[in-house]
Amino acid sequence: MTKGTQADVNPDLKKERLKCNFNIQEVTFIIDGGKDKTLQRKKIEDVALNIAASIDEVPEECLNLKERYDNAVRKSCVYSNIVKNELLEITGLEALGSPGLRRTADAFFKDVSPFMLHLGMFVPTIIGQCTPEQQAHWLPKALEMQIIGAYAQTELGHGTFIRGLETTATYDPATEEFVLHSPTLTSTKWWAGGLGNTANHCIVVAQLYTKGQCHGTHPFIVPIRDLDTHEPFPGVKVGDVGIRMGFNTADNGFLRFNQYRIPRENMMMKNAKVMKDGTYVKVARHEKLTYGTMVFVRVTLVMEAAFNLAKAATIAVRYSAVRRQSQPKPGEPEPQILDYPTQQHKLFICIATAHALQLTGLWLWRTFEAVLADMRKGDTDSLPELHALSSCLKAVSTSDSAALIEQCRFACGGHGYMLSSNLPLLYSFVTATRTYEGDYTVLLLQTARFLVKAWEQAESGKVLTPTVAYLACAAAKEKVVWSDSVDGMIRSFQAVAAGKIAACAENIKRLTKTGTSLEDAWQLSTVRLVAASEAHCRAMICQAYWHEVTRLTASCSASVKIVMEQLATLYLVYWALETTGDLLRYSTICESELNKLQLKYEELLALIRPNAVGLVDAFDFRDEILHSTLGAYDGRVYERLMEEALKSPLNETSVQSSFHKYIRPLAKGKL
Ligand SMILES: CCCCCCCCCCCCCCCC(=O)SCCNC(=O)CCNC(=O)[C@H](O)C(C)(C)COP(=O)(O)OP(=O)(O)OC[C@H]1O[C@@H](n2cnc3c(N)ncnc32)[C@H](O)[C@@H]1OP(=O)(O)O
Ligand SMILES: Cc1cc2nc3c(=O)[nH]c(=O)nc-3n(C[C@H](O)[C@H](O)[C@H](O)COP(=O)(O)OP(=O)(O)OC[C@H]3O[C@@H](n4cnc5c(N)ncnc54)[C@H](O)[C@@H]3O)c2cc1C
Repeated sequence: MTKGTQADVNPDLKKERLKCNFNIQEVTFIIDGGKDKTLQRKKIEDVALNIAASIDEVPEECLNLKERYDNAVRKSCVYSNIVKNELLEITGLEALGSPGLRRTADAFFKDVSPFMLHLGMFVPTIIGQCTPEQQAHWLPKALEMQIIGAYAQTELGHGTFIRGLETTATYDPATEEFVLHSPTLTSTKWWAGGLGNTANHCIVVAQLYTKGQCHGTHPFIVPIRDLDTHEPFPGVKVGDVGIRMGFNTADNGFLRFNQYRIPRENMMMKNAKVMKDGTYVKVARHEKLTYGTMVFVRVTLVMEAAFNLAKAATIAVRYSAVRRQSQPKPGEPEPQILDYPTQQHKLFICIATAHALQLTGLWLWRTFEAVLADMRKGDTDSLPELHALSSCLKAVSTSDSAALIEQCRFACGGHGYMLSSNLPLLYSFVTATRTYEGDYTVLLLQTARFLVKAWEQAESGKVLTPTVAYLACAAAKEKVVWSDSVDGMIRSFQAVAAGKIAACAENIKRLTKTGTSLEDAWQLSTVRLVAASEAHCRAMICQAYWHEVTRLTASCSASVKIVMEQLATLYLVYWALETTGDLLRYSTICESELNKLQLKYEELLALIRPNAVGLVDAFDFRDEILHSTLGAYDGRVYERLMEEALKSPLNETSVQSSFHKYIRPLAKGKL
């Protein structure tokens, strides 16, 4: 963070920091995943942020679309040089997934870099879908930025339903080439980040045809522009998809092929091959391994959700400590808005959710690494569970994060609506995460498939995988005895999830027994399946969050343990109060216990209040990364709002030309 001198800091924020009763650094270490990770992140930040190239003289949002894109490319190039020449030196390839790299990227780009998908998906797909020989060919070029790539899967007509993609890749054994073609308007590739004007290569997911037979979708590396002139190759039509709600510097593009040829070697052949004569050979043991990049990105998006929510919470909590409004007690000074319990209710759940998602995200990452290690040995048994886990966690984390970032904006009143607060841009960026890499509903339904099967296994007494093991106890179908202890609450959330899953399974069974097809019975149950999947995910987050807090604070100072446990308990109680209808249905909770729970929630808000600023300081965001007039470390909110306002092009002259052109003639009746 940019601390400046203490004298510059807003007096209310100074007092808040004196009130903080725990060691902030210890919490930072927990959030980063360990002291070594924090030190590495800080090292990366020091290297990357000590250059002026990240600073815009004119605020990004005051530039027109083309200027913004050009500026984003300029900064992307400077940033890529730093990544390539300095950051990869610090951490090696691991840097690509490091929080330091992710954070420093935000210092350069208020919106999104047109290179984001190059590092975010193009490089990971090369690592995940290429043979070692192909990796040796493509990876150094990509890391050296000699080529820039995008990931084009979605089409104008299909995003969710990958099997319905229409782009074809037909093998021609005579020339040992694939012929890429876009047979219809709806087969146009659409949305790929970096594709419109920036990328010269693209991973294209297309229906593979060889020897007259379709083998389903496969990924190909496709050169689309000349490396020197950057002109699209003949047979390639590429451009920008038009203005979007956010991501306007991300260069999302469209792409069409007209009988466009690429060498056979450009098919990514780790999981399936086409031999020179056109014979198709399946290498992978699991049908869905070509979907691997999506699983990887979904896993990373959980921590991405935590990261963005932590930024919003930092902005809103610091602002709420500086902002004073109203006079609840006559004659007394106006309170800091952070003293209003309603404001605490809006904001402390944001801090707690950022912790919950970050710690669950780190746990998911470790699970992902373990499954990957198994798969390297040829064992794909745990892939379905990972898919179910990453699908629902991606859905719920991105959805919660977007909703709570919007709540942070509401919590900042009118000033939260200023682009200079950075909350609107943050929201427009994060709300897209609910859609991309698998839509919310669609992913929850993927998890639901796994849950219904697990329920059937539980009923028949089979051994269950770890994340659904709780279903075995619930198969007895009795209401769980409510207790407001942490374990008791987690047990109740699990009972809710189990009850909902059981109801779905029963509904499907009932419908099929009366002659409805399985497919229709499934569709008729999808509203409840989504709810069951969400309940399962919530129970899992609660369990993982609490487990990680207990584990990670075991060697911490007592005060850190206390504040971390208060936040985790707040998260559980918040969700119990949000889902009282479900608890009444599936546990023995009664009205007096609900009243007790409400009191407990309000007590927790009061207990967390003195540490609120300390808790957001522990997220350790430098001002360059927050980009916020309301959230800077020093709390000079009003000064910064004024400084930013004065940078508006509308303040360059005291009278605009439109006055002379239109307003004056209108007033004089001469228009
Ligand atoms: C500084 C730089 C760094 C910055 C770092 C920032 C963060 C990083 C930024 C990235 C920024 C991204 C920007 C957006 C990039 C896109 O959006 S790329 C496009 C992503 N597109 C999607 O996600 C599409 C979503 N759709 C799907 O995934 C699939 O179509 C669906 C919905 C899973 C259905 O697939 P399907 O083949 O029809 O399969 P379906 O018949 O439903 O199921 C068959 C079986 O396969 C299983 N299955 C399905 N999928 C899988 C899977 N993936 N694995 C295993 N099993 C699976 C099912 O569970 C099912 O099993 P059973 O129940 O039969 O046992
Ligand atoms: C900012 C952004 C960046 C993106 N970047 C990329 C990229 O780099 N590369 C790329 O390939 N793609 C990219 N995408 C595309 C993205 O992956 C898709 O938009 C996403 O997967 C959703 O697919 P869709 O747009 O076809 O939505 P649809 O599938 O058409 O969804 C529309 C609605 O229908 C519902 N629906 C669809 N199917 C079902 C079903 N089976 N059951 C119930 N409901 C259903 C959905 O829940 C949703 O409410 C990007 C998208 C955005 C917004």
